[in-house]
Amino acid sequence: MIRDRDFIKNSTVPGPTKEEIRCLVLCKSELTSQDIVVDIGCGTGGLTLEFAKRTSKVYSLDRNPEAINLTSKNLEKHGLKNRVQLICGNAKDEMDKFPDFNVLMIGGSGGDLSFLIEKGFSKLKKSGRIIITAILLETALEAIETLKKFDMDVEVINAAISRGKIIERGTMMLAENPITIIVGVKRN
Ligand SMILES: C[S@@+](CC[C@H](N)C(=O)[O-])C[C@H]1O[C@@H](n2cnc3c(N)ncnc32)[C@H](O)[C@@H]1O
Repeated sequence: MIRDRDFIKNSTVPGPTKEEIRCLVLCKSELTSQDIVVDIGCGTGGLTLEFAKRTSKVYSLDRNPEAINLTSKNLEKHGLKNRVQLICGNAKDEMDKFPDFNVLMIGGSGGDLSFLIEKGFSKLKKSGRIIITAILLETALEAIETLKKFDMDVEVINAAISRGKIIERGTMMLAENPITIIVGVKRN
């Protein structure tokens, strides 16, 4: 797992997804080295890089050119550039251009979540997964309801991570924002 501190960051681009959340997303993605992954809203590249370390073809998309630039720098830094195709654009206009995939990661949707899940489902291979990370409860609910409409197996995890800070008197736990991870698995 890449440490948070090993990503190049930029104050105008969100991410990287925190290390512990990346662990959970990877675990739930059940990736194999043959899988094709689409990462919508790549931000700093936190999840894109983790996917690229474990499979050979990742398509990563963001509507913010700065995010594409930053993800590109992080891929270069970690020697993963040749496994990832970066696309700058709005996901709703780009979904049709991807080949069928095994994992669709949605880390940002700009109000188009249901539409992106619907499009994603039509391109998802059998036993494929759609994974959504949500900060807002409303996003999590929309994700759950939409995945259910497609008769997917739905799993929901809420992760409230605290990290210990060693201070003189002991260890103080500092909380990160809780994140909900929603996973839909396409039935065979
Ligand atoms: C929270 S960040 C994702 C962080 C990323 N997973 C990481 O680990 O670095 C969400 C990203 O989604 C992008 N985004 C939001 N809506 C989008 C859309 N409709 N199409 C493409 N990108 C979008 C934003 O520009 C932002 O960079």
